[in-house]
Amino acid sequence: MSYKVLVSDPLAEEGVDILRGFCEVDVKTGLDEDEIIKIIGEYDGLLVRSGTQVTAKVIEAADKLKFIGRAGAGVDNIDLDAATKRGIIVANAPAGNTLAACEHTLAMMMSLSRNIPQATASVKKGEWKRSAFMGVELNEKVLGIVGFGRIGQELAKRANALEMKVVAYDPYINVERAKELGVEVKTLEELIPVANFITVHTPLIKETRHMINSDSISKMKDGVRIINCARGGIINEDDLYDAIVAGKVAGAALDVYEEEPPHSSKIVTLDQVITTPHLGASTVEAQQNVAVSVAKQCIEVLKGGSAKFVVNAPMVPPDQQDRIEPYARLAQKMGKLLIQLVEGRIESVEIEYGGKAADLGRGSKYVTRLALKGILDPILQTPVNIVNAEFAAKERGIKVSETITKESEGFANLVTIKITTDKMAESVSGNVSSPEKIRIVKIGEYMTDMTPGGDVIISRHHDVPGVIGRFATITGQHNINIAGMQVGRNKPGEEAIMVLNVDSAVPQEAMDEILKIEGVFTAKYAHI
Ligand SMILES: NC(=O)C1=CN([C@@H]2O[C@H](COP(=O)(O)OP(=O)(O)OC[C@H]3O[C@@H](n4cnc5c(N)ncnc54)[C@H](O)[C@@H]3O)[C@@H](O)[C@H]2O)C=CC1
Ligand SMILES: O=C(O)C(=O)COP(=O)(O)O
Repeated sequence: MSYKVLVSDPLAEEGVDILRGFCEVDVKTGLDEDEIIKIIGEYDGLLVRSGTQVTAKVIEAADKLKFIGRAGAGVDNIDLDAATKRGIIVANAPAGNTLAACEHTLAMMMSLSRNIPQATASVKKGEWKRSAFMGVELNEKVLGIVGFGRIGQELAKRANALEMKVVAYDPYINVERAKELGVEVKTLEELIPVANFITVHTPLIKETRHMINSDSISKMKDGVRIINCARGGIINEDDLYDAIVAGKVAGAALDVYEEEPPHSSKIVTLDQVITTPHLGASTVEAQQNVAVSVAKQCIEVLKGGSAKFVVNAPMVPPDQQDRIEPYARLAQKMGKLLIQLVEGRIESVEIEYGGKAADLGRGSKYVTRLALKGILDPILQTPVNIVNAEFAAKERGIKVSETITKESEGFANLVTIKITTDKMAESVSGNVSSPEKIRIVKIGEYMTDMTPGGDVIISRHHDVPGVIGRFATITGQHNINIAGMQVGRNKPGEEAIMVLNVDSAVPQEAMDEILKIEGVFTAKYAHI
C-alpha cells in the first residue's frame, strides 16, 4: 500500500526525512482553507503546526485521511470533534517543545522587567534615554503561574533559581509536585491580588477563554506585568489594552494573539507591550523533537498501529499494551458475535470487567471502544475505530456503561458484554486464558468453550433426541463441513444451546431450513 502525507506548515527536515523513507510526502505551506480542501482528498496523513486551520470543512473533504499530526502541543487549530466523527486519529507532540516555550516565557519576563526590546529600538534610533527605561527586579517578586502543566512547572523551577516567590493556580494541580517545587498552591481569586507578574500556561478551552479580563485585572496589584506565551484568547486583549492605557497594568509580553497575525489588534501598538510572532516553540531543538515525534506517529498509524500521543481516543501506556491487547482482541470478537445474535434497535451496551480484568485501569476504556467497534462495524456505513466508536454509539442513542467487579465465576478474568435492544437482551462472556488464547465461555446463561473466529451457527433448541441430527443433515446437503460442535444445557429435557463451528459461510436457504426443524427456537449464523 502506498501512502501520501501532506505537510502544510514548516516542519523540521529531520521529521520530513523520516516520512520520506516510508511514503510520498508533499510539503505545501501557506495554503488557505479552500486550497487545502481542493487537495486534501489525496492524502492519508496531514502534519501541521499552529498555522494550518484544520476546520470541519477540511476534514469533510479528507476522504482518505487517517492521521492528523500536530508538531507541537496545542491542538486548538484542529476541529477534534469533526476528526473524531470521521475516525481520524489526531496526535500531538506534547513534550517536545516544553523547554523552548518555558525559556521563551522566561526571556519575555526578563525583557518585560527591563524594557529590553524598547531600549534596543531606541538605541538603534540613535537615542540614549537611560532614565526612560528604568526597570524592576525579579528577585523576591511574586510570580503567579496560571496553568501548572508541563510548561508551568518548568517555569517554576527556573523562577525559583531567580529567587522569585512562585504561586500557582490549576484546577487539576498535582499538589505533591507543587510542594516539591516549593510552589504555593492558590485559587485564581487568591493568586490574582498577590502576584507582581502573572503568566498563563493553560490550553485555550471554553473555561479559559478570557479568564483574564477587566474584572480580574481590576483585582490585580497596581503595576502588575502580564505574560501570555500560551494561547491568544486566554487574556481578553481589549481589556488588557484598556488596563495598560489606564496605568493599572505596567506592561505585557505577548507571544500569541486572539487573531494571528494580529493585524487589527491595537494592543501591539502600545509601547508597554512587547511582542513576538508566536515563537515559543521556535528553537532548533524543539522543532527537531516535535517533527520526529509526529513523523514516527504518522508512520505507526498508517501501518495500522496506534500513535503514542493520541488526543482524541483513550491512550494505553506503552508498558500496558501487551497486557491489554488480548482483552481488546477478545472484546472486539465478542462484540462482533453478539451483534449477530440480537435483533432490534440497540438501546444499551453494558460491559463488565471481572476478576483480573477489573485491574485494566484506564485500559478498560480502550477495550470498551474495541467492543463497540465489534458491535457497530457490521451495522454502520462509516468504518468504526478506536477514535469514533464512542461517538458513533452516542450518536445512535446507545447507552454505554462499564462495570468493574471482583466476581469472575471461577475464571481468573471474565469480560461480559450485554446488549439490550427494543426486542430482547443477550450477553456473551469471554476470558483471556493466555496472551495467545482468548475464549468465549458463556452465551447468555449457557457455558461454552469456543475460540472466537470463523463461521458459526448458534442455536437454541428443545433438548430432545433428533434435533442435532437434523442440523447435520441440512449442513451436509448444503455441502457445509462441520468443524466442531458444543452443546450446553441448564436442565435436561428443556432448552439447550449449540455452537456449531463450520468451515464455510452458511447461505440463507440453509438457515431457513434449520429454522424449520421442529424443536429449534432460534438459530443464527455468525461470521466472527
Ligand atoms: N507559544 C508557543 O509557541 C507555545 C505554546 N504552548 C501552549 O502553552 C500552553 C501550555 O502547554 P503545556 O504546559 O505543554 O500544556 P499542559 O497540558 O502540560 O498544561 C496545561 C495545564 O493547564 C491546566 N488547566 C486546564 N484548565 C485550566 C483552567 N481552567 N485554569 C487553570 N489551569 C487549567 C491543566 O490542568 C494543565 O495542567 C498550551 O496552551 C500550549 O498550546 C505550548 C508550546 C509552545
Ligand atoms: O506547540 C504549541 O502549542 C505551539 O503553540 C507551537 O506552535 P508552532 O508549532 O510554533 O506553530
